[in-house]
Order: sequence, then C-alpha cells, then structure tokens
Amino acid sequence: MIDHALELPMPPPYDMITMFPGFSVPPRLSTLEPDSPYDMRVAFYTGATTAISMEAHKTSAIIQDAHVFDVDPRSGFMPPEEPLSRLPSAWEPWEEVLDAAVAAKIQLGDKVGLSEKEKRSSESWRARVRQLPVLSTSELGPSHIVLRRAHIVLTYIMHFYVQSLPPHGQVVIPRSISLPVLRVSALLDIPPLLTFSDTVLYNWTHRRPSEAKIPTINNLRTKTMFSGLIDEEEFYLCSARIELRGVEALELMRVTMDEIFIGDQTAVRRISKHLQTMATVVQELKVLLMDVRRECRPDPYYNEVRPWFRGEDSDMEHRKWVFEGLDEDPSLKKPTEISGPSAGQSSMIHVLDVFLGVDHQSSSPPGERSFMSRMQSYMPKRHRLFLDHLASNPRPLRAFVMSSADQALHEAYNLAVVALKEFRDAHMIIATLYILGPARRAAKLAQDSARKREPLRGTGGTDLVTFLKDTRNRTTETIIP
Ligand code: HEM
Repeated sequence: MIDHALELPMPPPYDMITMFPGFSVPPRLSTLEPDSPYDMRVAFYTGATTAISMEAHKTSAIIQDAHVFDVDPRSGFMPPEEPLSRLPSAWEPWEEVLDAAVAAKIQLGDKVGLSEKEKRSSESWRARVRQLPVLSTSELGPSHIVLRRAHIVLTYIMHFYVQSLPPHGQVVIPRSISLPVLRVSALLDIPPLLTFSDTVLYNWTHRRPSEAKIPTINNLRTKTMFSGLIDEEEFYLCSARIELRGVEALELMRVTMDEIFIGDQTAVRRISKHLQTMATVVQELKVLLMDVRRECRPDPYYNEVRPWFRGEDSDMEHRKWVFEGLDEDPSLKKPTEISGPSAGQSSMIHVLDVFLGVDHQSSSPPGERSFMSRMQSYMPKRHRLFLDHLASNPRPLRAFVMSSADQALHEAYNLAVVALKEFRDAHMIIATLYILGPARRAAKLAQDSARKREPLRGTGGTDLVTFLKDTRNRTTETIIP
C-alpha cells in the first residue's frame, strides 16, 4: 500500500555537492514539494549557487534531490508553521473518538485502584472504537501534512485502546484502527506506533496568539495528550525546546563543514570558534533538559503519563499486539519495530552525535543494529535521510581535527564533545529522578500489582541504566586524547 509517488529520492553523494555557504532556497521549491506548506527548505551543506561547473540538468537534479530533508533554518526538525490541528471532515470520526477518550478521562488498565466505573467507561469507549468503520486512507495523501495528523490521531487512539485494556487479557487492535494505522504508517514509512514526532515535532500550537508563525521556545503548547496533566505537556515541551534551541547548532555545523572544505589556517581558526559556540549551545540544551523538573513531577509522570507510551516490547506480560485485519491486505507487512516513543528518536541529538563522530554502532554485536540506529527508523523519513546524508560526509569533523596539529582546534572540538557528554550525565540524573526513584516508590506501594514486577526499561525497550551509561561512555571515548 505504499504510494510510490511519495518515495523520496536518495540524497546525492557528497562528492557531487558543493559546500558553499548558505541555506539554499531554490525558487522552484514550491513546485518540487507539492505537499509542503513551507516556503523554505534547507539544502543543508549544499551551495545555493551550486558553484561548480556542471551541466544544467545535473545541477538542478542535485538541488532537487538535496531539498527533501524537511529541516528548516529557523525551526530545525520542527515544522516552521503550526501543524494541522484537525483532519478533513471525511476522517472526523477518528478525531471524535480521540476527543471522546480525552473527555472521558480514560484510565490505564493497570492503574492501581481502578474503579468499576472507570473500567466500564473505558470498555464502552473501546466498544465505540471497534464499531468505527474502516475509513479509507487513499485520499489522505499525498500531503504529508494530513498524513502526519492522521498518524497522530490513530496512534493516540491505539495507545489509549491498548493501554486501557485489562492487564492480563489479549491485545487485539481492532481493524477499524489497525488497518488505517498500518496504511498511514506505510505511506510515511514509520512504525505503526506513537513516535517522538507524533508527541513533540508535530503536536504543538502557539500558547499565545502570535504574528510569527515560527515556533518559539516560550510560546508553545501541546495539542494532543493522554492525561491532560501539565506534567505530560512539560515532558513533551522540554524536548520541543531542545529541538528549537538546537537550531543554532545546525547552523554551526553547516558553516563548520564549509570551512572544512576550505581547510586552510583561517578555516581552522574559524572552526575552533564555531565549536566553542557549539559547546555553549549544547550546555544550554542541558539546562533546558534539567528545566523539565520545573513543571513535570516525577511520580505523576511515571505513574500517569509514561505508561501510555509503552509499545509491545515494554509490555509487562510480554503480550504480542495483534493487528486485526493485517492478513486482509497483502500489501501490509507485520510490524517489526514495536517500541513506544522515546526522545532517543530526537534527530537533534543524533545529528550532534553524527557531526561530532560519536559512534554508537561499534559496541553492538556484529550484524545487530544499535538502539540509536533502530531509533532512526522511527524518525520522519526525510530526517532519517538527512542523518544518512550527514553520515556519508567524506570529510568528517573528527578525522579533520585528528589530522590537524592545531592545539586550539583540538581543545575546541573536545569542548563540544564534553558538552554532549555532560548533557548525557544530566540525562542520567533525569532518568534516575523520573524512572528509577518513582519505580521504587511505586513498587513499595503496590505490593501485589503488576507494576511491582515492571522491569526498569525505557519506553524504547532498553535496559535503561546500562544503556544510558553506554551512550555516555561512547561520548567520553570520542574525546581526542
Ligand atoms: C523526563 C524526561 C526524560 C526521561 C525520563 C528520559 C528517559 C530516557 C530513557 C529511559 C532512555 C532510554 C532509552 C529508551 O528505552 O527509551 C532515554 C533515551 C534517550 N533520551 Fe531521554 N528522557 C527524558 C528526556 C529527554 C529529552 C528532553 C531528550 C532530548 C531531546 C532526551 C534524549 C534522549 C536520547 C537522545 C536518548 C538515547 C540515549 C542517549 O542518547 O543517551 N531525553 N531517555
């Protein structure tokens, strides 16, 4: 059921691209991107002027290919304009059933002390979901704007459905939801579960009316939530603020790569300066991360927000999720990526790793994808391509620094890597505060409940303590001695 018209071209190899300065904004862009509401696309690392001699048709093909990353010079991986807030009327039944879940305050199926009334209320909501017709998805595309809203609505409904079920029964996602969610996910080429892009990137509006369409750190509000708690909103917005503050790092990467291309002494001096600034930006990302403590309380987050995110691989009873109707449509594949949303899917942090040369793959068993690489398959396809593109850079920063004898350059590079390592130190503090602490307290309170036996896993399904230490250690190992 994949619409091949939506298949994106692979980014061009680096040796075909100039690295002249400037985010490129080709005038023909609106015709290149029929689904784009945006008037700007980033041709990251490509020359606006494409100043190498090439036949005209080749040049335009490169520009065309290079403009598919959906990275905006003002808002980075977040869209520069407010995402669609409601689907067109043909799909209103989905929006209504989602509104109904929120209005009925549907509770988690394994909530300690769940009342009979709450059980009845969620069962009657689930019955309503089962009665929905299987709405066609063929008219949702080709616009990714509409498809993204469809993914948000369907996956929130699906997680409401699955996580409100009694904790010991089967998990069967009714075909009214499973078929459209599988189809929409195939069109977007992302897994049929809630992802970071659903909860953060495409799930915001302006807090106060704003002339500027661009999202800003202090003027965001979350649109769709499970609990409606401020703790949930702040959890999402913390990540959104990191995405936005990180935009400066993207710009610094671009100018650094331009300088690497030139590679003379002046370039080395400038790169050192850019890396020092980048270290400051990453330090600010750490501050924004720690600021999550202002309005997101650990216990409500752990007990009332986080359980909604669980994917199949975080199921405490190891139940398999059955996507009803999967066999009816031969074009659909059984989902293999089944983790819930994790900020491990934030392209911003991945981009810092790739740019600085932090290698998460090397410690994985041969032939096995690292968690970080797996998380890339949950990112919007164009962001994924952007990371691939960056990773295939033939002039990587770390190798450039290592090949240089310039002391100041080495120090500046290490400063940026240390800032990222300190971000991960802070992240471990946050994970302890928001998961390990509340888990211990919840286990004490719920002597016999299923929660007591919950393994300490991230929503991405990792053994979180070992995993977070590993990513931190790999960052430390990147420092050049
Ligand atoms: C209350 C806030 C947070 C908690 C409790 C938390 C918890 C976790 C956990 C448990 C993992 C392990 C992977 C998994 O299985 O999901 C993880 C991974 C990760 N998280 Fe967070 N996280 C929080 C906020 C953030 C924010 C705001 C960011 C940045 C956008 C972030 C970035 C990452 C990254 C990049 C990973 C992959 C591992 C790494 O790079 O070190 N997290 N997080």
